[in-house]
Amino acid sequence: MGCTPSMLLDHKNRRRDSTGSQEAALAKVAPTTLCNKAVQAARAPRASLESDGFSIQLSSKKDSYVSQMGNNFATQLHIKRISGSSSGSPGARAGRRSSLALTPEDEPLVDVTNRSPPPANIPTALIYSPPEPLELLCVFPERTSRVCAAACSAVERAGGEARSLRCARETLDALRRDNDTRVPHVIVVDARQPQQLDALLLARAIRGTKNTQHVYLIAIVKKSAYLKDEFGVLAYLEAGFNRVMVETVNTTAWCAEVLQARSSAACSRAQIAATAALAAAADRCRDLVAITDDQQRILLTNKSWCRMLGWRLEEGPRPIHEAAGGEALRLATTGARDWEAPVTLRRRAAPDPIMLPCRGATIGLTKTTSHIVFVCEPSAGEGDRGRGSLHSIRRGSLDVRSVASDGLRRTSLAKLQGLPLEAPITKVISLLSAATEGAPPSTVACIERAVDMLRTSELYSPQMRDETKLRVEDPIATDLIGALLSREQVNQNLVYMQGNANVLSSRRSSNDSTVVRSQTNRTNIKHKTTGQLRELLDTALSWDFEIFRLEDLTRGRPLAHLGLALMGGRFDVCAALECDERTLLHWLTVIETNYHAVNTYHNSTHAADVLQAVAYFLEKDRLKNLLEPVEAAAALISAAAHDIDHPGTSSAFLCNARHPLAILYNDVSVLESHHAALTFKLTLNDDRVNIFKNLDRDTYKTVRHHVIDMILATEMTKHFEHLAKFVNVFYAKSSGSKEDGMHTDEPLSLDTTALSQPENVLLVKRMMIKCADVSNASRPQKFAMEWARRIAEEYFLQTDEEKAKDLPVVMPMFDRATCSIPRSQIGFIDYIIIDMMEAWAAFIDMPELVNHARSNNQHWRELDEAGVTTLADVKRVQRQNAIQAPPTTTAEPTTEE
Ligand SMILES: Nc1ncnc2c1ncn2[C@@H]1O[C@@H]2COP(=O)(O)O[C@H]2[C@H]1O
Repeated sequence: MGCTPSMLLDHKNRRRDSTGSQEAALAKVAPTTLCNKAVQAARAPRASLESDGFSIQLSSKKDSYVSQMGNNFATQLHIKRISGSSSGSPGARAGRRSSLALTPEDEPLVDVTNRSPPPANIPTALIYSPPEPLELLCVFPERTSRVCAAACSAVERAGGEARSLRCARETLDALRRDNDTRVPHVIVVDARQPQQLDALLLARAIRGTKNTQHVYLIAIVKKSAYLKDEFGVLAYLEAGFNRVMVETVNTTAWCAEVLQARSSAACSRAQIAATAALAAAADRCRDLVAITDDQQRILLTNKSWCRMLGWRLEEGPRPIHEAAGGEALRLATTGARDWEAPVTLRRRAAPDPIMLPCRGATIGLTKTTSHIVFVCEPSAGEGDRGRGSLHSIRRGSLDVRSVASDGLRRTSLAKLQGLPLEAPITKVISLLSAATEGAPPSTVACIERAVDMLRTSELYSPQMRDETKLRVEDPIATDLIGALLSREQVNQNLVYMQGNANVLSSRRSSNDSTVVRSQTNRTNIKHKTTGQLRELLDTALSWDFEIFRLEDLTRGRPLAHLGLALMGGRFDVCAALECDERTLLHWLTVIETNYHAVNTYHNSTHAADVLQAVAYFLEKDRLKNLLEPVEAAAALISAAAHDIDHPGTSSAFLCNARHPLAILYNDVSVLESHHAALTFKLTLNDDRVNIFKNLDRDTYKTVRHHVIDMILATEMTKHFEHLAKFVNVFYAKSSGSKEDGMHTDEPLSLDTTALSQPENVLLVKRMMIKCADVSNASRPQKFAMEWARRIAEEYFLQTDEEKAKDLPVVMPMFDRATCSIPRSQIGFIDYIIIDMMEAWAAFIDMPELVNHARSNNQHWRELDEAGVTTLADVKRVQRQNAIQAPPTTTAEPTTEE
């Protein structure tokens, strides 16, 4: 709602008569408060209360007790021990100043709700106002008024300036015109002739004009009228006058009057400016601030509050409980002076409330509360910067001990905040927030929406734009895309699974199944190939490379052969890693051995296929010129190993089955973490396999970092995260966005200037392995079809196993009896492949990636229309197309003495 500081002041003014001056209030309240304090201290076991008598006096000195009472008292109160006898402390000496609760721990535990509010305190430095020449404006209808003349000459005598006007219109025009430059300190209005000038109406109009809260308004009345009605002044005060004065032509009296008025006006002007400054500070801080009156009606909120809770600036005062609840609110009603407790805040845009730690204080000139201040600390996820708030949330409302230790906590927080730590997103949010200043409301709304989105921790999590439509139109695609992209699948299934005990490992592998087949101690290693294989490997860098033929020719060992040809040959990984070819072959063999040949899709042929795609991409000019040999080596290593020991079931399956890997990796990136970890485990375990053994520490660290990063990037739940980052960095919009600023279909133009930054090169590498990983859908038709058949078979096997083991079915539509393979492919290409391949194809200049994907999509549509559905149907089509590779002679990489 963001109320103005004047709302606060108005509220304060309304209460002014009941509170009286600050000094008077202090004089009244201090003795009781301090006596209570003394009694409490005397009862407190560790308080070093020594006195048998206290004098309490107003003073500007400060002592430790005073500082315990809060800054407001610090300059005004001082307790002095005046008699010498000791009451309990043998070491106490006469004349020594008593000290109560010297340390926070010594503070007695008292009921916080019994504390009286501290006096309002605007720091004096803030309300300093430089002396200015007095400005007076007289409004007298009669040109020759002697009263007016006396007032004007008094002002001149006091070194000020006076103007006189004759009617309300002239006055208001002058005020509006001079609003920013020459607002008078004092306005004197002739209220003696209501038929000529309606003084009450004019006063109201003046108060309704901008920047006039601090103007001192004097009404001049006739003595007879003044004496006639003892409550007559009330009407003037109600209308906005500060003072009602009996007419006088005595210049000396006027002089005293205008000087007092100027001082009062200057003081209130300074207070308003100070309040505005504090409100501006609140607006610029990241905490959510709200100030209420004693009835908990909100008088002021800052921008963070409005932004996070979805309040609008123009909203009027509302009860705080519309937005907030919890312990903080309860404490606020009990009159606690200063508290810290959790608050629950309701956001208009979100169904779930958020719980934040809240620091609060009640403010008032006397025991009576005038304002309650709530400062809520956004957590890392909710606000711009995390500030260790969990601790305070857990702690709940504070007792006095924790209030005291809070000082220590704040000190360390202050230190933390002094550290040069700032996430880029924080900077972005600050920049955007700054851009709302003075922007038109529609822009502000747009930016605020964007900032709200940026504040979530799930920035790149995919959200299907039209899931319902997709689900209705194509449940198979929904099933597949949902399973690939959604992390929730597991949670939902876990809920569904409750009570379903003891379901263990997947059908074909477990962590323990990892086998490091020892290579023989033969030394001279040669790579033997048949003529056919040699010929085939010569085409290893073409996009229609016959991967399934390689699978046949090598009897299911395509990775070692292709790896040796590409990594050992074309890319000279051995030189980059300073290892020999024999180690590389050992490594390839071990890696290949740890793929499960029994998997229809996730076997070493898939690894070889991804390796081949990465090698193909690396040959493109954009990457050739970008990556260092060691980076290219890391990319090829990642591709070869990226699905090692894949069990043929998804991570969601493993989580649902409570597989040891899911337990080990806490259900997070289970398979990818395992692939990366196992790659290094196998590599480092055996020197004969260790392709990294000759790397220096730093290079090894770099390669390891790249390999892990690329393997983890193949996790499909992060698909949109990686894609969005890549597109955001390397593509610029050619024109303005649509009105809602959220989603456009405009053409994007490639912008590779960002490649100069290493973190952006990382995005390229991630995108490269991702595209390679699912490149099967962008291969020529016969390959795409075979891969589709294989992955469908693997999905069906998973469903079979889930049913057999009474596990939740991750993709219920992938049932071999009913699933339409063409439709699953159409969905996969539409929702996963096309956008990604378009972005990647333009980046590396490889249009065939998109062309193949589109033509495959079309082909699947035709098959769908032709009634092709099941695996048997697809196989029949494959046979008809005679795409299955003919049986061939076999070969394998060998070692020989
Ligand atoms: N042609 C395809 N049809 C359906 N899903 C596929 C296809 N190719 C790859 N995938 C899925 O995309 C995933 C990419 O990561 P994974 O290799 O772990 O597992 C892969 C499959 O689940």
